[in-house]
Amino acid sequence: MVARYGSEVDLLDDWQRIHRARLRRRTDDVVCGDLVFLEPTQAAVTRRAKRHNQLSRRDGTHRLRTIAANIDRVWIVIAPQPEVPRFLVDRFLTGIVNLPARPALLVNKWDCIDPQRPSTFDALLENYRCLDLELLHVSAHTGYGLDRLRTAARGSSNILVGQSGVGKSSLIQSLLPREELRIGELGHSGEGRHTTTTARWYESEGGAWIDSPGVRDFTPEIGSATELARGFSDLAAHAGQCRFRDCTHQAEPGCAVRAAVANGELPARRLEAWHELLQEIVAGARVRPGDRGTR
Ligand SMILES: Nc1nc2c(ncn2[C@@H]2O[C@H](COP(=O)(O)OP(=O)(O)OP(=O)(O)O)[C@@H](O)[C@H]2O)c(=O)[nH]1
Ligand SMILES: [Zn+2]
Repeated sequence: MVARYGSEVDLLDDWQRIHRARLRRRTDDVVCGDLVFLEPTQAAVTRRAKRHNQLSRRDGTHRLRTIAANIDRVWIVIAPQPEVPRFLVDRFLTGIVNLPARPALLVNKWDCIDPQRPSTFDALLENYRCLDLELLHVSAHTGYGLDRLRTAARGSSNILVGQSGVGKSSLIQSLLPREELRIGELGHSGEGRHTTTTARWYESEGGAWIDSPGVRDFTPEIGSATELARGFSDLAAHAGQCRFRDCTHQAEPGCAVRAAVANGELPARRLEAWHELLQEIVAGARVRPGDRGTR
């Protein structure tokens, strides 16, 4: 399934042709990336195949919305403008590793970055240096890094996620010049305009690309500190040495995670992000007793 427009969908067949079809009530939960069965005479979707994963987010009214399904790789797109919201990358990473899918960081608008001048943007990237995370610098405008991106993405289904205005649609447009995507201008203060309103699947010889609507925030669908720890392998690497097995790395004595922050082995921002997400899990009363630790 390529894209959804209310109760109608665009489907891609094995010959790369697009068909418009209707959803029946039983198939109302179909999203971009789903494999579906079609009743051709009525152009109706009768059933969808089982998914291997799905990426969901809470909307403004806290309802869970599934953005896309059957994703191998999630590229978190960031750019010097618009400014990256605090902990957005940490939030995405935690959600992605729990899908599970492979996360990667894609820094777009490389043409706007002066490598000679250290910036707050470099400081942000420093926070993720301890993670075994693929990081690519690209420019949709100049084409810089796009060959490396194509190679890294080959043979898999790839979704671009991130704020509005970071250039997700522009990147797919540059990767697939024959497609026609809508690109939005940035507002006066550098904010995006939410030009993409529904996820869309673009098939190419080298793999598939999914463009997704820009988000302001992202709340990962996690219910335990064990799942949280999956998104914080850098922090979890130290947690084994904490004195208490269920250490939450706040005020406990003998906390190896805080010690790692103090001696510069772990960025303080990562521990702050951990605390914010742990707080949200606790507030949602979704942590089982004895499941607060990182191990
Ligand atoms: N300088 C520069 N600008 C870029 C680059 N890529 C995208 N832009 C600009 O950034 C703005 C937003 O681009 P879009 O591709 O619409 O961003 P998006 O992330 O798809 O936004 P939404 O669809 O709203 O989520 C446009 O003005 C683009 O021209 C780049 O590599 N360099
Ligand atoms: Zn600790």
